[in-house]
Amino acid sequence: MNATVSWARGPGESDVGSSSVQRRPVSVRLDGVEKAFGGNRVLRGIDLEIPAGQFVAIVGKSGCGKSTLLRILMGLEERTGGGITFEDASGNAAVANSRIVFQEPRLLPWFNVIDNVAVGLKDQTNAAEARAQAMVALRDVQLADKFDEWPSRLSGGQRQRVALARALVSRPDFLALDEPLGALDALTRLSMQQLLSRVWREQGFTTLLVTHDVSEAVHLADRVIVLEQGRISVDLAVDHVHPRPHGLPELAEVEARLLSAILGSGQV
Ligand SMILES: Nc1ncnc2c1ncn2[C@@H]1O[C@H](COP(=O)(O)OP(=O)(O)OP(=O)(O)O)[C@@H](O)[C@H]1O
Repeated sequence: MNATVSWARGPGESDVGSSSVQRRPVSVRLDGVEKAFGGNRVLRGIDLEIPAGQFVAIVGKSGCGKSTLLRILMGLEERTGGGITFEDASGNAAVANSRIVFQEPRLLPWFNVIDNVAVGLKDQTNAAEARAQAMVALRDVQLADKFDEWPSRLSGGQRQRVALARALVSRPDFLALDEPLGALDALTRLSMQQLLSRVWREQGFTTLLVTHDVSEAVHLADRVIVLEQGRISVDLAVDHVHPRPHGLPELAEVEARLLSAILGSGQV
């Protein structure tokens, strides 16, 4: 287990980044981003602008490069071409406080819940302040009552809420989510979607979610992007107020259009 990656800093991320620091809205711009693994050209020129505070979901067939794109944005993978810029509200290049949540919670088994969350403020504040802020983040994910529990005694959904709290504790400007609900059962997944949506609405960070679940993408995101053969083949706005109850006919229609685009007709 490589636990350190879960709180890896993004490109140019601030050293300060604690919740005492005001969150600044950041937009993200990708210009012709390319990635090849040897002869395998996974990303073939990705141009994308994500306005500050927007929730964008990326979907596409398995192996189309979704996680690679997210990892490049987080500085966990080198790109082979193109550029990435985080910008502040005035359009100036910004230093973003970026965090990522993976499918596996990657908790440290020798730390209890609150210390696993406080790790998200590693080297940024003293231990007492880190624990105080960790408690706030645990309240955000409705897990404050488990603050002194061991990870091994939590359910899968609770562990993933700890991972989310660890990402949120530093009040990120940009949150990358790589299938964070992918390993959860269907009902837990639905309640975690509601929780993610609420936290995003309350805190306003810019979000990029990779998911296999088109329904989840449509439920959560302002905008859904389909990756296909290394390029963005569909870029679709989901104009519906949040929060979004499950089963809305308008969203089911958007979902069907996206599925048909992914599965082959290319029509949206
Ligand atoms: N470290 C690596 N070395 C070589 N090839 C890699 C590496 N990481 C990813 N790839 C390749 O890049 C392509 C895209 O992988 P990636 O994990 O980004 O796809 P994905 O769309 O996230 O897939 P999935 O939906 O199955 O998780 C795949 O062909 C994969 O084999």
